[in-house]
Formats: sequence, structure tokens, C-alpha cells
Amino acid sequence: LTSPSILFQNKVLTVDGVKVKLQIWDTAGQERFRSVTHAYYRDAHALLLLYDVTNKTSFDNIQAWLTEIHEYAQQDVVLMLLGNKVDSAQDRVVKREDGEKLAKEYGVPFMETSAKSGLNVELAFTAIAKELKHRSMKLPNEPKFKLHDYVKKEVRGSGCCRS
Ligand SMILES: Nc1nc2c(ncn2[C@@H]2O[C@H](COP(=O)(O)OP(=O)(O)OP(=O)(O)O)[C@@H](O)[C@H]2O)c(=O)[nH]1
Repeated sequence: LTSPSILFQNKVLTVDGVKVKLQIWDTAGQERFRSVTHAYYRDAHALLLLYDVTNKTSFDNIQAWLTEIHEYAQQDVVLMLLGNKVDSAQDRVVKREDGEKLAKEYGVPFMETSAKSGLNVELAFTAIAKELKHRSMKLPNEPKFKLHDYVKKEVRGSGCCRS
């Protein structure tokens, strides 16, 4: 596990008064580290699948990743599909609708993000943290947290005319 392409970072979020520590691994999607990345999905509680809205190939690769995940990840892994770089409006080649459609097909929550402007970045991590917190606490009287609904309600649009 000495690959320089797999980075990790800890992030502590307080959600609903509870501290949730996320250990975030960035596998960079590199084929040559497949055998290593399999080990990561196997133990992961959540997986964020990112494509780049300015790069069609990255979007086309998502299906293959979803197949991989189906094979190697835990059955109840929390998944989210993210279309990143929406600040690069001029270079966009993947429409928001394409991302939405793919996400719907696989039943995973979807949002567009920008690591540059920060659009929806905190939301993605907060949504994951909330879901994991609810799962781990399993309070019988608390209504079930609905990740899809939460994302839909909180997500911000990238365009001029959508909020
Ligand atoms: N405009 C813009 N650029 C971004 C955004 N996110 C990442 N980038 C840029 O895209 C390039 C690639 O970013 P990385 O984070 O290295 O992406 P990656 O997919 O992990 O790349 P590898 O680790 O090489 O596989 C860098 O130059 C980033 O600054 C974004 O939201 N908007």
C-alpha cells in the first residue's frame, strides 16, 4: 500500500450534534492499482463516484465503476454520483440531465459540484455523514434518514437560472 496515488484525509463533521469522522481515500481511479482499490471498496462505508463534466470519458467510465462496486463493495455501501467542475461552463460536455439519468438508472443520489467554487462540496460530505450517523445510531423513535430526499432538498444548481 505504498502507492503515491492513493491519498487519504480525515474530516470531522458535526451533524445533528454528533461528531462523525470521515476517513476519505482518493483512489484517483487508476487502473493499475485495481488490486489495491478493491481492498478499499471492500471496507468502505461510502463511495463517492466523481466524473468531470468537461470530460466525456470520465462520465462513460462511471458505468464500469458501478459494476466494479457491485462486485467488490459492501452490499449496503452508501453511494453518491458527483459531476464535478461545473464552474467550467464553457467546457461542459456532459449535461446535468445525463448525470441525473445515470444516477436514476442505478438508484444513487446525484449532484453536480465544483471543487473550485465549493458548490455542493460540503453538502456531499454532510449527506454521507448524516446517512452513516443514522445507520450507526439506529434510534428506534427517530424517523429514517432519507439520503435521496436530503440531497434533492439541499442541492444547489450551477446555472444562472436554477437554484
Ligand atoms: N475548474 C475546475 N477545476 C478543477 C475542479 N476540480 C479539480 N479541478 C482541477 O482538475 C485537475 C485534476 O484534479 P485532481 O484532483 O488531480 O483530479 P483527479 O481525478 O484526482 O486526477 P488524478 O489524481 O490525476 O487521477 C487539477 O488541475 C484541479 O485543479 C473543479 O471543480 N473545477
